Amino acid sequence: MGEVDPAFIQDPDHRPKLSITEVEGIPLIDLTPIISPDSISDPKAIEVVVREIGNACRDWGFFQVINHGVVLDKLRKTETAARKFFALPLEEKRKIRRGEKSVLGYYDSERTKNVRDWKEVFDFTVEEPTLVPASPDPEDKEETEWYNQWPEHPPELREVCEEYAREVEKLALKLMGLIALSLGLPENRFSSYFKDQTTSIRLNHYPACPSPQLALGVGRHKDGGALTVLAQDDVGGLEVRRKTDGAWIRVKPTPNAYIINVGDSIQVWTNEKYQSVEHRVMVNSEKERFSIPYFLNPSHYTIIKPLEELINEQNLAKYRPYSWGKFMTNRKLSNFKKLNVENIQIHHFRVSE
Ligand SMILES: O=C(O)CCC(=O)C(=O)O
Ligand SMILES: [Fe+2]
Repeated sequence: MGEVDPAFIQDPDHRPKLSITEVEGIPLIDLTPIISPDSISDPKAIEVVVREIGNACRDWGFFQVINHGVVLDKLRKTETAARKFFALPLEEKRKIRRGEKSVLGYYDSERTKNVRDWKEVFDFTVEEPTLVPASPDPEDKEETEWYNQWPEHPPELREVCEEYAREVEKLALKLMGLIALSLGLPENRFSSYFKDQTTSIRLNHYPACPSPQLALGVGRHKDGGALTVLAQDDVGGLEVRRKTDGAWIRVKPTPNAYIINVGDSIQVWTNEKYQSVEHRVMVNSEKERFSIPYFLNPSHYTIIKPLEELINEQNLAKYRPYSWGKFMTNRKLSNFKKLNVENIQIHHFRVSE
């Protein structure tokens, strides 16, 4: 990527401010009482963590966790292999380029809201193959399978990624349990949705950009799935829309922490008690940046709708049920068409008040 091509230039309203104020923004939650094998689980300490998570989901839709139990050596190995992969010549990376038929692998021309992102990515799914609908058409009942495309170099990429995925999965499912508890529901309330999960992991590389005031690494968006567990390096650039005033708040890198955010599916399940929040990534004229989001996603046949236990006469369901698989394939395929319309969003299923 050289000088900034017009395809990358954000509308003036959405351009980032380079003078950022780094506030101690999103909550930092210590998971020691949940994870630590030697602390005999102290119900009081667990209750405190559950309350902190509930408050963070309600007030921010974002939080960071430390002492989360993920073996960090597995993350480091994945980061190292990712750097090696992105350093390869473009022709080499494009051998496993994602396309309309094979939606996983390498990609360097993703758009968010029709503006190109200043990044290149490598996507893989955690369950292989991943069972998905063959098309976004609601009438089409056919299913298909997604397979990963692994590069020849670096040869260890596949193994380190697969191990890392199994490691983060434990944290992601644990967090779903804590979120269920914070809603007054049984810890396993969400478990059945992840039986044939469509979870994926993305390796993100944001090269240094000559015009960081014009472009974004990822334009403003919300994550569509259940929960995102994000590892970022020490460069920084992620910004989160603060719910209280709509200001963009930089998420300061915290060593060894994960950033967690609520996805659209949780917004619908909780009937908006917990809302997914817009975020975006700023780029930097000097430093490249790497990040690794783990997108915990339900099985494709999950019908997403407000949980029965959380709705009543005073709090009617705010969403009509929709199929996760159809929603996801619709999003994936819109990447291959230069659409002048917004891609599918949960507000399309919102019941008007
Ligand atoms: O790189 C980051 O910090 C966040 C990336 C992100 O929001 C995404 O890939 O959905
Ligand atoms: Fe995101």
